[in-house]
Amino acid sequence: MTFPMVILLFSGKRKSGKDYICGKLQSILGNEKSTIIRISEPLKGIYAKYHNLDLKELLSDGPYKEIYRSEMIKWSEEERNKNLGIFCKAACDSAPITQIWIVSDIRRKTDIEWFKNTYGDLVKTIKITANIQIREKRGLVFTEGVDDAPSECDLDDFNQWDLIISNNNSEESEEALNTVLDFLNKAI
Ligand SMILES: Nc1ncnc2c1ncn2[C@@H]1O[C@H](COP(=O)(O)OP(=O)(O)OP(=O)(O)O)[C@@H](O)[C@H]1O
Repeated sequence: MTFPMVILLFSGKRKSGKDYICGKLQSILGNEKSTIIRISEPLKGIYAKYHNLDLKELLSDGPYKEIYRSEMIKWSEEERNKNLGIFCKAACDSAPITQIWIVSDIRRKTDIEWFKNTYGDLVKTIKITANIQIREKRGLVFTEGVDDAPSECDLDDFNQWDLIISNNNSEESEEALNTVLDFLNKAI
């Protein structure tokens, strides 16, 4: 195999549960069949090196990444303006080829464009939604420069999703995972 058979691009607002859903999906599919790709990994890797930061903490779901999020967004914006696919390409180049790639942090139209231009019809887009009250319970605190930035809002008016799934609670996440698995069965 030189390419995966399906590439699922997951998008959603902060604390909608992208990591949660993608993690569950990957553990159902298993390591041989699937790989999680995070565009933010090469982004954070390069940023951490530049600024001498702890990459492990930056990649975790804790408070550390929130301290740097706003600055990191600004910096990544500049890098992206120089080369639109820079982080998508770096993430894919270092990913093992498995049947299914699960990209867990799609944030922009240009990310989707890069994947579609590079991999064509293998690419399927999935939006995860959750109510603001639930996202706040999960730790979201509205932050200027983050929640009103293109990294959060660029896909607000994108309406060509292959699937839209809701993740407000465990019943919904179970249902969402079944929907994605059905979709995958049809796509492969
Ligand atoms: N269906 C669910 N049931 C229980 N907990 C959940 C559910 N979905 C998400 N969570 C929890 O909510 C928190 C935020 O979820 P997660 O990190 O997956 O969001 P995210 O969309 O990846 O956020 P960010 O954009 O900030 O990285 C995590 O602690 C996660 O475990």
